Amino acid sequence: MRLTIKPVRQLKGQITVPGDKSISHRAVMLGALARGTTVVENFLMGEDCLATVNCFKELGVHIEGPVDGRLTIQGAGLDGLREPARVLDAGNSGTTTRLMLGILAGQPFCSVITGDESLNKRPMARVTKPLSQMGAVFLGRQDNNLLPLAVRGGKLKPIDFISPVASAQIKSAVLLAGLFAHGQTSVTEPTVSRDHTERMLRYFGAEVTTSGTTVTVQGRPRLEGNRLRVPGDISSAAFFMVAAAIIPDSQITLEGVGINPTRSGIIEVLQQMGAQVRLINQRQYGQEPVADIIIAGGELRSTEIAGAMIPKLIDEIPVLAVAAACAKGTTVFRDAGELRVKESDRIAALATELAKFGTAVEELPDGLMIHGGTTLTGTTCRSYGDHRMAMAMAVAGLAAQGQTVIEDAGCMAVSYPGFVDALNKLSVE
Ligand SMILES: O=C(O)C1=C[C@@H](OP(=O)(O)O)[C@@H](O)[C@H](O)C1
Ligand SMILES: C=C(OP(=O)(O)O)C(=O)O
Repeated sequence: MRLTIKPVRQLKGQITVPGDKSISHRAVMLGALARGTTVVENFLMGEDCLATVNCFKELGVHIEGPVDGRLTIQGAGLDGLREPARVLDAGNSGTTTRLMLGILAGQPFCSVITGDESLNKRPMARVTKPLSQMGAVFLGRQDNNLLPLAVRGGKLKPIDFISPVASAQIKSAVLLAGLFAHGQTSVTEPTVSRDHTERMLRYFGAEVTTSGTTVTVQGRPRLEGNRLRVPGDISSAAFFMVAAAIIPDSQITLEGVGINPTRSGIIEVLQQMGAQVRLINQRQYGQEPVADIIIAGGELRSTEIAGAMIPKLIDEIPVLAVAAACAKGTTVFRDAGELRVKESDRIAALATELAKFGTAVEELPDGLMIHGGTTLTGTTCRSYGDHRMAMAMAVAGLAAQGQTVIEDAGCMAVSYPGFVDALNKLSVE
């Protein structure tokens, strides 16, 4: 699918962004491992989360929906998953794969998991290594680094794992495997990554403690089915936050967005850059904080984004790079080497595509230097099959002079199937 974007005069109005992708994945996983029924509202109907649902159906879990964001899971209990008859298909989803590998590591049976062309190039040794130390056996290319991977699990022992990367997928894979081991499993990260797994484990009744950058889970918990409402995804809200920030005289409200402090770095960064961001109606959905976000544009100025801030906005960097292209001065992103192993090499992809809009960009090994403030020129750009690139380039097109075409934009459905409708609703031509 090719998406054509015309510049807009303003963004105005109010929308609700779809459910959070990270939290939707975890809701299915913990619902499947709990006893009793779990009902999830505002489940993300994106392709990634549907892949997780299908994997659990293959593992014998009875799941109804999602219909209009409502998903009902009849939990199988910690020991109730069944050996799958077919290869599990994680599609484009790194989260599905890495978290599933943690769960499969705990199962006394054999399973095989694979993904699409992009996912089958992404590194998995970061989880198969610690999970092997716990006792799981893997078979896969490049010393168990690449999908497809075969897993023979069961009889896990707890570990204290020190992760070289601040990654919620690594942390979650080890913590989920830790559910199947007797005793305490801990993960220590260099800086804190998103903590949705910890929060949801507690919500389902597990014992999880956090001390600094170390998280510990007590094995063999009694997980009880629960009801939960998934907050709106701040990573989806991000596209409209930046769009409103870069298009003069815009003001929009995004309702019911998750503002978990391990995820909400974009709010702080856009404020630093000069955008007006206000949170109202702060409330809780289960263990997760939520607010309505009001954002208005202004003259944006450059900033530096590095260190412990990076994991708090890792998926928002493509669209923040667009904000940087529209901001006066040079914005630097550092310590973001992880972007090279996402759905595409997002550092290389951003450098190439922003240059097509006329922005001067320097590619760094672990980030980007963006010389912003010149007017963008509409162009034809590629998505690299990466949903976040497609939507970030659409936002750049809104602020550009002339028309922008995004090739291969269908991948937006991975995390935000209704993106174009939401954009049309907010656009004032
Ligand atoms: O745990 C999660 O739900 C996610 C963690 C992040 O990946 P890493 O753990 O690889 O940083 C993020 O990029 C991804 O979109 C979702
Ligand atoms: C990196 C992402 O997802 P995943 O790792 O789950 O494919 C993302 O959504 O930007």
